[in-house]
Amino acid sequence: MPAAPLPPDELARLSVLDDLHLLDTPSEPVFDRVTRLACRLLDVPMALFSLVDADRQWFKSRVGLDAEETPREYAFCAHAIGMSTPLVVNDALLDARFSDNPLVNGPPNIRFYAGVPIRTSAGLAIGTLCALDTRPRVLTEDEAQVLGDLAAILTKEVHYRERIGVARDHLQRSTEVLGASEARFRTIFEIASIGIALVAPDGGWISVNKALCDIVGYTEDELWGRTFQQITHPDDVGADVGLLQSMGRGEIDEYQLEKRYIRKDGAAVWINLNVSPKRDAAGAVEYYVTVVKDIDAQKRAQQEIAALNAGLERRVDERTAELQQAAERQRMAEQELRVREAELRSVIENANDAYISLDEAGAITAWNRQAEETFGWSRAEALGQMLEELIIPLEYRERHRDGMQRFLSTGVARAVDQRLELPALRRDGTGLTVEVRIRALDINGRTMFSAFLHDITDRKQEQAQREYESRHDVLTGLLNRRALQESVPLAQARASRNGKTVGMLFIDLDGFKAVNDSQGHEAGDILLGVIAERLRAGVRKTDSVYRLAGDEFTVLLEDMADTFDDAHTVAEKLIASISEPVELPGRAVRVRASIGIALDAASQGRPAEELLKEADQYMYRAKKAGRGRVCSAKYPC
Ligand SMILES: Nc1nc2c(ncn2[C@@H]2O[C@H](COP(=O)(O)OP(=O)(O)OP(=O)(O)O)[C@@H](O)[C@H]2O)c(=O)[nH]1
Repeated sequence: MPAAPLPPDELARLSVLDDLHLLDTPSEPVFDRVTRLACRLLDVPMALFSLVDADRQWFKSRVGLDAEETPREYAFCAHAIGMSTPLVVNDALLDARFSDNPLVNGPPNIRFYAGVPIRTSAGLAIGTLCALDTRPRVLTEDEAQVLGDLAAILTKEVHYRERIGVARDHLQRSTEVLGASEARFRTIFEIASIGIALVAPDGGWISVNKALCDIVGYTEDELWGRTFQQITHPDDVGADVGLLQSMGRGEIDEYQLEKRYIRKDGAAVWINLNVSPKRDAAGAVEYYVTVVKDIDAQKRAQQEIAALNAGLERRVDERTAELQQAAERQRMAEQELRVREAELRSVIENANDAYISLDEAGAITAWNRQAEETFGWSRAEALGQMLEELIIPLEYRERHRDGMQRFLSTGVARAVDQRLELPALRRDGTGLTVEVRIRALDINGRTMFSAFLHDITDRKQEQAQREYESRHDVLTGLLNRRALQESVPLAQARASRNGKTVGMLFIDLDGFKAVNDSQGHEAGDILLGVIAERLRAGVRKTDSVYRLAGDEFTVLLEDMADTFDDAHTVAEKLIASISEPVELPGRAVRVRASIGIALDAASQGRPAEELLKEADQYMYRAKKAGRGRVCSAKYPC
């Protein structure tokens, strides 16, 4: 008995057979009606809706047969499904394929078989509708037609079952997916770390998860009695409701918003809100799915950062402004400094004083125009030279060096910050006196000396002249009365040291007026000059001669023994000298003199005026006594 060959699409065929869920299922009227009709219309005792499984044939519907299934190897249908046309076996005993088939040779003793394959919508033959008889017979054309029509009914039902199966599979998968999705949603809803809620269109809370409760500080029960508007910060309600209304009108599909809830404890908490609608089949919003993320820490951090940034920027702005102001002040100061420097240079350059500056070593670093004029060295020649070699007299150079060194090591020196009069040298070697003011400056840790020097040579000479004139008689060049008053105490001091005596001669010419009157005043002047010279010549160098006024003279005798006799001797000698003829223009004249003497005996230190008065009195006595003589306390005339 040759086995039926397996169809080329056997695996797909078995798979679709399995998917149809017909195998091993209870009988169904829709199939049984067809097999019953087949029996009646074809007048056969057996009709089957046979399904060819992997190793059996199973009868979904059977008429006239007790067995539910038979092995595939015996199955006529196994042959029929491999054919493109119905399989008709008129007498199985005569067909080599079935003649030894147990179903032919034994119950149900099949002799006749007519089977039409039942194919799926994809053309896969899952089984047959077959009519069987225990007698050989021939299938007429009409019978074949009827069998084909009945098979078409089964085929249609199978196709219908296919669609049902596909739909069921889809449904099952959808259900599974939905179930999984629902489970996932539930899980996420409950354990999510972000808040999730279902919110009614009026804003009431339908369902909230724990995370949302934690964010707002209300329990689920407490939230049910409230709307989202009630726990939203008043400033943020408008934006949220506005967006919700836009979404309700279908203008937007979903929205995100950063806003604040007011927690149960009254504190505001920043959240990020994501709202999307759940619509019914008609498109109306059933509820809103709201996802709430707590961004309070993030927001506060942002605010703190913003505040910090604002503070930082403000400080940067302030600092920048300060720096700009400082820079402006510095620019102004530098400008001022430049102006002042220019002024200073101009002042120094045009100063009437010589300006010289020195470095620590004493080398010249500045030398103005007046310095050039005063000392004769040009600026180019002077700069870099040692000051001492240029203008300081040889004998003062060591003092200058010592002074600088002392100042550098101790900060003190006689010459610094003083107004001094010092000798100096010009380029031509001539000397001059300069008034010097020296300043020491600390410039970046190094000492710089600057000095103004003024040539006071003329002034000194004028001063000397004034001093001379104040102590001398202009006409004769002798010392005057003032000089006498200054000289007496000094002479007394010297005499006291030496154990000597000071004597004073008061000399008044005799007959001078007559010369004046006869020869004229100029002649009188000449006479006075000659007499003065004779008096000077007539005394020792240590003695001094004074003209008091008119024809009155005084001689201060120093280094004398304490006797009137010595003074008389000098006085007599002077009278003799005075009495010598004096050559005047025109003719010679002769005058004499009367002299009074006073002694500061035993170095008493008598005042000059007192001595003068006494000498004057004795001179007066000499006049009275006849002129041309000497009188004193010892020789009163
Ligand atoms: N030429 C001249 N005459 C002077 C100067 N000072 C005073 N006399 C005059 O000197 C005279 C001094 O007078 P007296 O002392 O009386 O002259 P005397 O003729 O010497 O008289 P006795 O002193 O009394 O002996 C006056 O005529 C003054 O005018 C002077 O500087 N030059």
